[in-house]
Amino acid sequence: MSKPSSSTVATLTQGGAASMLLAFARAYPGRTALALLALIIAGVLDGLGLSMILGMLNLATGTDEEPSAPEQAALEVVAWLGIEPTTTSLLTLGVVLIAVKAAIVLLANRQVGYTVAHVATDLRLRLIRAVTASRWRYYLSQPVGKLSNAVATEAHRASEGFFHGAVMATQGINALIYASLALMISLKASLIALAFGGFLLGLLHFLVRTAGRAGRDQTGLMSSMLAVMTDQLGAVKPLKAMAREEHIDALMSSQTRDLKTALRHQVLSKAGLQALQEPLLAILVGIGFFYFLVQMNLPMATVMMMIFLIARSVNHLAKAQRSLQHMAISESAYWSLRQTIEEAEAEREPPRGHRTPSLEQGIEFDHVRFAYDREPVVDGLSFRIPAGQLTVLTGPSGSGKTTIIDLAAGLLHADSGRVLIDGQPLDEIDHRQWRRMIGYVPQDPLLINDTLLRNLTLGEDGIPRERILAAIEQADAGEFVRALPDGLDTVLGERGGRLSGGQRQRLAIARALIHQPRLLILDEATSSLDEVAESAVVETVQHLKGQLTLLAVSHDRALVDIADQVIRLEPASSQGKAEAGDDA
Ligand SMILES: Nc1ncnc2c1ncn2[C@@H]1O[C@H](COP(=O)(O)OP(=O)(O)OP(=O)(O)O)[C@@H](O)[C@H]1O
Repeated sequence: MSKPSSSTVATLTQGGAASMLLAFARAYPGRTALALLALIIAGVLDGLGLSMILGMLNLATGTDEEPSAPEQAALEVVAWLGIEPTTTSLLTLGVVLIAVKAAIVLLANRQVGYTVAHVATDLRLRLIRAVTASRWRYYLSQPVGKLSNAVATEAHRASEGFFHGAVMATQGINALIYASLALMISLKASLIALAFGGFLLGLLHFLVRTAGRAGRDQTGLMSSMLAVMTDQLGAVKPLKAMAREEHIDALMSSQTRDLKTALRHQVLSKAGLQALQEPLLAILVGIGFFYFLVQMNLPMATVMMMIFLIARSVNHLAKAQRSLQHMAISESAYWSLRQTIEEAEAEREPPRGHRTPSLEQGIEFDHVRFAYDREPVVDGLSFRIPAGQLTVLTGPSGSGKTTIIDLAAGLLHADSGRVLIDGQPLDEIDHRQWRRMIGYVPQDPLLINDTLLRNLTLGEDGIPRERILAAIEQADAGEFVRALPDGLDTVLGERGGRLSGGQRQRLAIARALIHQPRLLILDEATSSLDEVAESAVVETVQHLKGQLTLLAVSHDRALVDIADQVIRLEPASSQGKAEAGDDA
């Protein structure tokens, strides 16, 4: 996929910047209202401060003209405060009001800053929760890169959308205040000038639309590019080993090229808007001067004040337009992220079953059929995993070993036939309770660059220390853990790099045992280990035999040798006869 498909773009455009702002305002009503209120108060103070300074200028120049409406309002406020209207008092008050306005804007921006951080964090958490709570089959179908992109770049760009929305509101309020002051001085002249200014800015609106389109392209391209890139980087070893790494970008070249074009369009339209706004404003000022002075015969002092106020107002409008352009760029990221979240939420795994599980007798597959697509992976498969014993599932690649594990854990569901736990259909058993009875050890256990303790508990607080130590002993990891410089508080390094493969796998077993499972699943747990590490893990499994039910997927001869039962799977075409044999 080199470009976002037209249907994706169509769904993404339907939101629009205004709906995005509305969605943010609905999600954070208190914060939005507070920030807006602060900005309005700041705008009013700014207008009043400015009117005081204008009044002071008129006093200082000793003009005998009638004070304009804003000056009149400023003088009334001064009188209401019981202060003598002198140049000093008006200047001081004007400066104080403008300083107070600056402080209020700072506070409002602080609010906006907090909200921006909230927007990004909330969207990220919502996505992560929705994806991890989704059905397993849906999860499997999601490219990891697309999700990482959503969490990293789309959430950030969406929060930028909120930020630019807030800046747009600030600029809009400022424009309104200056426009109101101008309207109070001369209604007709101001209306004409503001309409002309608005018209000039409207001419540039095509640059906002161009930027929006480029933003949408960026959103779609980033998503597909990161999906490809994550797969590529995950499989970089063969490319390096065959000295073909320089070709890695060939697979992404069309996306990179299109992304470059999209970014160029964004930068050009941003620079274009800024560059064209300036001369248009100069034209407005020039024409305004001529019109007010020659055509409308307004006094020079009024013209100066009007030009000042209208230029300020239109300048703020121009800034608001630039914020709108930024929002148009980030808007698609927000809609794309929301779409991903809503899709994942719609795929939420429903609570299944109500019966309390037990594992005293065993797990039974009774004529199970399951297909991911059309062709079944397992078909009419029947076998039994007796409780308290070690069962090894073996068979050629693609014969369905992992699928069987997923069916036993209730992550996948049989199309027909039944999976029974102690004689009860798994569909009737509370799935979360059942999974909480399972310990799972994958082929490549994920170890994080954190302490051993956090690696074992995966951040879950409140697990008693004795239980952790017991699990470590059970997994035969006690000896090397005691030899670590800081014991449980030792930091393991990136991907547990300070540990040998066997040690890492024993820790993975300890991690699974901490929750005192009734069923321990070892999914190719020895496959990537060397001989020494492998026999260490097999020894651990040997020690665990009889303590709980063990289900291992393995081709490992040593594990097959110690199994109570070995189930040899055949490809689906010849299934129904999964061959079960006693200790091989
Ligand atoms: N998410 C999926 N979507 C579609 N097909 C899938 C999916 N996962 C697995 N398959 C297919 O189902 C079949 C069984 O896969 P499974 O991973 O269960 O086999 P396996 O015996 O564990 O293989 P291996 O030993 O290579 O890990 C394979 O043909 C595989 O291509």
